[in-house]
Amino acid sequence: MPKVLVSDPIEQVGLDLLAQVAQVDVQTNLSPAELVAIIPGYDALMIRSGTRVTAEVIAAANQLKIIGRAGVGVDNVDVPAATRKGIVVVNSPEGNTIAAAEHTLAMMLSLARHIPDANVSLKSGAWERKPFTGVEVYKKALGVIGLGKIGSHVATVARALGMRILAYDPYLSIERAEQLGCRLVELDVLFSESDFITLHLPKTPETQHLINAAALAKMKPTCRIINCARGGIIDEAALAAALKAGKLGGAALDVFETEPLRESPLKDLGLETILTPHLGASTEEAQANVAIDVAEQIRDVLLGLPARSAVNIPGLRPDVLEKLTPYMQLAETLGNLVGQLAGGRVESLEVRLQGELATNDSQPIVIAALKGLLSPALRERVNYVNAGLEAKERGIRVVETRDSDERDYTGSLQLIAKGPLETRSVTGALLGADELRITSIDDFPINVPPTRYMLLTVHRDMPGIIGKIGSLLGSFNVNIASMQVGRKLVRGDAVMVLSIDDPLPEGLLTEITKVSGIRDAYIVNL
Ligand SMILES: NC(=O)C1=CN([C@@H]2O[C@H](COP(=O)(O)OP(=O)(O)OC[C@H]3O[C@@H](n4cnc5c(N)ncnc54)[C@H](O)[C@@H]3O)[C@@H](O)[C@H]2O)C=CC1
Ligand SMILES: O=C(O)C(=O)COP(=O)(O)O
Repeated sequence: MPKVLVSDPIEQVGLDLLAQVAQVDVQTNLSPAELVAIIPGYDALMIRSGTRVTAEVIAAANQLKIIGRAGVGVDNVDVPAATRKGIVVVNSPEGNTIAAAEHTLAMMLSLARHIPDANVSLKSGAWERKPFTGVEVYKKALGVIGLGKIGSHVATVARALGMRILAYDPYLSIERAEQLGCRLVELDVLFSESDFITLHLPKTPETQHLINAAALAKMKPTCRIINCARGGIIDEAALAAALKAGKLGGAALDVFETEPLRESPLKDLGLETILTPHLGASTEEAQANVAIDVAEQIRDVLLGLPARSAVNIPGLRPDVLEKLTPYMQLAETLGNLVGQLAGGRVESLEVRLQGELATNDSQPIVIAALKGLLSPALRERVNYVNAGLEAKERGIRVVETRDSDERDYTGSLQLIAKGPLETRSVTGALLGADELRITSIDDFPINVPPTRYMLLTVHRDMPGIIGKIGSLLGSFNVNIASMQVGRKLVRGDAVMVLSIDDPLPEGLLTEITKVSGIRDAYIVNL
């Protein structure tokens, strides 16, 4: 059974799902050194924001296939290092959207009405009202930085509260912003016109300290800022200084440059700050959503299936993925076959998508074909994550052609591998929903299902040759499961494809090539 390490608190429902296919070990609060020490034994790692998956952890993870982030942000994972090692990183892009948006809105209203401090005051025995006089959000301007999933839900609810929304998101179309009832503006306009500012963008090298002293200086002295995205997008020292100097109205922070937050000048401020310990995703609903979403993906990857929300391989909608999965299996099998026929020295791979395949997103098909092509050389080191990178590093050029005409099959795929000396090609299609068929080899028409062990010959089409091969295999005690011959011309060249039950014994291939009329023979293991 594969082993999954769960190193942050994850809802039981996700652990139960994983336990059906894997041994699940929950070990939270591991130190970085402890994680490096135990990771070599694991096939999968499931985390939240509490675990830092550094390059060092990834270097030690010699068995790891997948890192599952039960949440959105993967800034605690060294994704480039995982990609280089062929480890798929998945997250749950939507499971906690509502939770994070509602926490943001709660923070905004709490800031406006001083609810946390009023609560503490009352419970300590006082009945004070004047110090807790607040402001209304109605008719105020809310600046949303990052109008993605969380930002747009915040904007929608805030509009219902009667707020005007200014938004800054350089990757968003004006139409989408308009649909959401937001005015897209430049960052400086957002800084200077907003009464509240809320952050909903990822932390990247570009967004690090986006809110620094200079940005804070452009804001209204009454402006209140909310960060439920990531620590480090705000320069905390600059923020604390601005608040202390009365140059800013307030701040509500759920995330911090270093978590857990220990010593910080932010803790010494009064009414104007509200701090929560990274609670944005902490609702019962969100935790169940993300645990199930990520556990399902870990299970699928451990079973050899693609993941639906991988951050380091092309993402696909679940309905598209369902349709493409059999074609990806076909592409991988054909890639493997053509790679073995070409003998490894492939300089370019042409991927011809025909029929319904030509109208689909081709990237997963190309990646699956490259994975298959490289697998004879790289074995399990190559996967959907690193196949593109590995092919590029080997100088394999990929050419894609499309032909939407349907021929004998609804969709078919041809791979043409060019090497320095020769060009080999294979074609395949699906029979029904998911049965794979090899429909031609080097343009010789055949129709065979791929099997684990195959023997291929190129020979002259002449009487007796098939019988000779049959008896030769018999004399080596090799059982033939099926056999087919494809030819273009009577008595011209032909290919013979044999499915055999066991690996070919040593020496048999040499004997086969000695048979008169045989030009070439190949053992193919799929
Ligand atoms: N506090 C918490 O517990 C939680 C925090 N988060 C964090 O919230 C943030 C947003 O999450 P989602 O809305 O799900 O992500 P998303 O990917 O749907 O949206 C992010 C948006 O930010 C925009 N963006 C990227 N770079 C930008 C830049 N330089 N300036 C302005 N906009 C930029 C993107 O175009 C995108 O529209 C992430 O950082 C995520 O990690 C998410 C869930 C819970
Ligand atoms: O999903 C995210 O990006 C979050 O920040 C949630 O973090 P958590 O899983 O609660 O540690």
